[in-house]
Amino acid sequence: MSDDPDDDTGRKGFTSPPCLAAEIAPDYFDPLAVDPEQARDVMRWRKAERARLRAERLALPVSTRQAASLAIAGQLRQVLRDHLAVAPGRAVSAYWPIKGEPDLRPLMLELHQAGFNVALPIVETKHAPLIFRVWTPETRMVRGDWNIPVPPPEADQIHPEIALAPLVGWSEDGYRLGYGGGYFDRTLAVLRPRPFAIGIGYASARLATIFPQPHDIRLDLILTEAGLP
Ligand SMILES: Nc1nc2c(c(=O)[nH]1)N(C=O)[C@@H](CNc1ccc(C(=O)N[C@@H](CCC(=O)O)C(=O)O)cc1)CN2
Ligand SMILES: Nc1ncnc2c1ncn2[C@@H]1O[C@H](COP(=O)(O)OP(=O)(O)OP(=O)(O)O)[C@@H](O)[C@H]1O
Repeated sequence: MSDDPDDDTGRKGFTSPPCLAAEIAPDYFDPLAVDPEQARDVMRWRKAERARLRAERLALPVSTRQAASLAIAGQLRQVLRDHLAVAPGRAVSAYWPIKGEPDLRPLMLELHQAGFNVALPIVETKHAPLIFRVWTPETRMVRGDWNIPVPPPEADQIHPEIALAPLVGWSEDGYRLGYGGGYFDRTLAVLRPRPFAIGIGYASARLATIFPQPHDIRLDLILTEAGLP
């Protein structure tokens, strides 16, 4: 038992009580604390916006999505070459397109052929950060969480230096709305060094704001078929 009569943790060595609430001035404003009612409102709003944006995206003609995918791949090729001085041998994570997301698979192939390590994100544990496994044109994909095709468990795991994050919605200040699992935020919160994160989506998915919450991580860049915002 601890010598402190107020300490019922049974542990030794604390110089302060485990809960510091008594030492914090009652008028202290914690900028990271969230009003739970407001957080609930934001989550409800996001749910409705995700449904609207996903339906709008699927309603885009296939030819429009294809043209946008080509334009985004062109932008990305230029960004990788001109702005990031990315050299072959470096690790880039992409994504296998689902639900009308821009299809960057031709660019994945091109990057692989140019000597990049191309990887794909995998939900190996629910509510945990994503992991990334190497993809090549020979990779025999298996079905992962949500039925998303992913490299098999024996594919090498890598740490991407650049991570493409597909988005459902985006705002000009660099925030992204995904499918609501929080996977990219959890991943960017723990990966060190943090990858250069590039959001990928359609120009029409722009929102004035996503009402950023403390867990939302701003992306380094957002690319749409219309170019840099
Ligand atoms: N093509 C592609 N691959 C990707 C992603 C992506 O956005 N696009 N991801 C990007 O992160 C990861 C998968 N993201 C997922 C996000 C949500 C759920 C999911 O089960 N969502 C629940 C709702 C969750 C909630 O509302 O709390 C559901 O729809 O039932 C699954 C996977 C990894 N691979
Ligand atoms: N770093 C984190 N640690 C723990 N939980 C987190 C973290 N980041 C996000 N979450 C949780 O994930 C949930 C969904 O977050 P959010 O609305 O930002 O999803 P999203 O960015 O649209 O999803 P995704 O990244 O999977 O596409 C939130 O309820 C949040 O609490």
